[in-house]
Amino acid sequence: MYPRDQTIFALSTGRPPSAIAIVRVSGPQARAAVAKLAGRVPDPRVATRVLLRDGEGRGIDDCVVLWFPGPASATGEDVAEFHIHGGRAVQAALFAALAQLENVRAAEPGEFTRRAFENGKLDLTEAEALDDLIHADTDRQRRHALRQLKGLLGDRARDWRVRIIEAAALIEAGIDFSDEGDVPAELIAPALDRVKSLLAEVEETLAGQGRSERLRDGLTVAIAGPPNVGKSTLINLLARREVAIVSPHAGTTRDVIEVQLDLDGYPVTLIDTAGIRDTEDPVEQEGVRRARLRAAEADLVLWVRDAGHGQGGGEVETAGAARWIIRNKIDIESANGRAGTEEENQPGQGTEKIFRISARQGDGVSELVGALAAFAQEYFGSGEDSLIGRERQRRLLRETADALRRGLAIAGQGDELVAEELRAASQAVGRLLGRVDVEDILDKIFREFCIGK
Ligand SMILES: Nc1nc2c(ncn2[C@@H]2O[C@H](COP(=O)(O)OP(=O)(O)OP(=O)(O)O)[C@@H](O)[C@H]2O)c(=O)[nH]1
Ligand SMILES: [K+]
Ligand SMILES: [Mg+2]
Repeated sequence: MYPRDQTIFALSTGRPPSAIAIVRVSGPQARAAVAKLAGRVPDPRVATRVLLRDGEGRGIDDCVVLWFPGPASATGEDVAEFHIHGGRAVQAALFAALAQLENVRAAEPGEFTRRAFENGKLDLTEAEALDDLIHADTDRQRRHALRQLKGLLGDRARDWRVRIIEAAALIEAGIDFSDEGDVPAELIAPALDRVKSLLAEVEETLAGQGRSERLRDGLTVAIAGPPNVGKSTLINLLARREVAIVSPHAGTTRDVIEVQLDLDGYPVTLIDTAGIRDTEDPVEQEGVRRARLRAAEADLVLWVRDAGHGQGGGEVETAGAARWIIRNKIDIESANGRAGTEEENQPGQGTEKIFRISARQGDGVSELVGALAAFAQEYFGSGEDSLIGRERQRRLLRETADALRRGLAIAGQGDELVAEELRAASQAVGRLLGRVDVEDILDKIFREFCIGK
């Protein structure tokens, strides 16, 4: 962790230039920084117009300053906000003037949130929700993060932690008072009852929703298939812009092309890949290698084929992911009066669906988009009342449930062992809240946050 006695500053708004930019300062030197640069310290929480000057008395900017004395501030420390004009040179001049002050330095990513966390302003699940809210691209991501930010999971976890510790205390008290080391049944039974209802609640939270934590990363859909079947034409159509080059030459696409789609509020990364075939061209070989790699990692592969030809060829591994067959260019097919053989229209092994489209003319594409949205809904789960925001949280809840279950299973075989499992359960819940974590785990979590956050 970075020294807490130092005062940190960072740009908290987007990249310059912008109309206004907010530079935040937090720490024991925040007051001195405002006094030095603005010439005075404004009343707390009152937007005050000042002329900022650097150490040599030269003007930096005509701006608005807000002064939030700790602990009633975002980080719990003394905080100042400079609302400056959002030009690069203005920001650079303010940064230079701040950095000149003793014990004042630029913040590391996530350091403001880290300090807020250390000062008890939010627990780890709320800090994570804050980060997710900042990174939300789609409406569903935003709503999910906002629900998380209410701290519902944290509230529940705090309650569980207290109750687990109480149950453990009951058992430990019994152990202390019994001569033979065996706790009398009348003491242990109520403790075990408590553990049973706790386990039921944790299990309910784990089971009660889809996999809404997946909303963070989104769903990856790869378009793959033999060369020239219209993969790039399809990605352009779905992205509604010309992201990929389309040409009648087989082997046009070499690099993996990615677009972010908002599909009914679900975040989807759609990728176009090189046509898969054996080739002598080393550049195209590399394209094919990347295509296979990305298709193998995707959650869903759209395997495009030319409806006019029965060609298969160049399969890819899909690692258990779903694979749909897209028979493209049905416009040519219908012009030739050909509707595909029975065999061509049957789903193959591991294939869920077959679509018949014309990427050039748009036929059948709305059905495909509808199916993709339905797939996304299934993949993410409805998540409307979801409490779990991240894989980390789900893992720790599972650990909690496992420890409680083990504790119940060994009841009667040694009360000391039961108490130990309860301690493990309370540790896992504590980690969920960030209460019992070692420094480096917290460092890792917070370092993924934005600078200025
Ligand atoms: N008639 C017809 N032509 C299509 C259709 N979709 C794509 N094409 C044409 O097929 C040719 C190949 O299209 P691309 O989108 O470049 O195909 P690709 O699969 O990305 O090709 P590679 O990147 O080379 O593997 C182009 O001439 C497209 O205009 C379609 O639905 N109907
Ligand atoms: K092509
Ligand atoms: Mg292409």
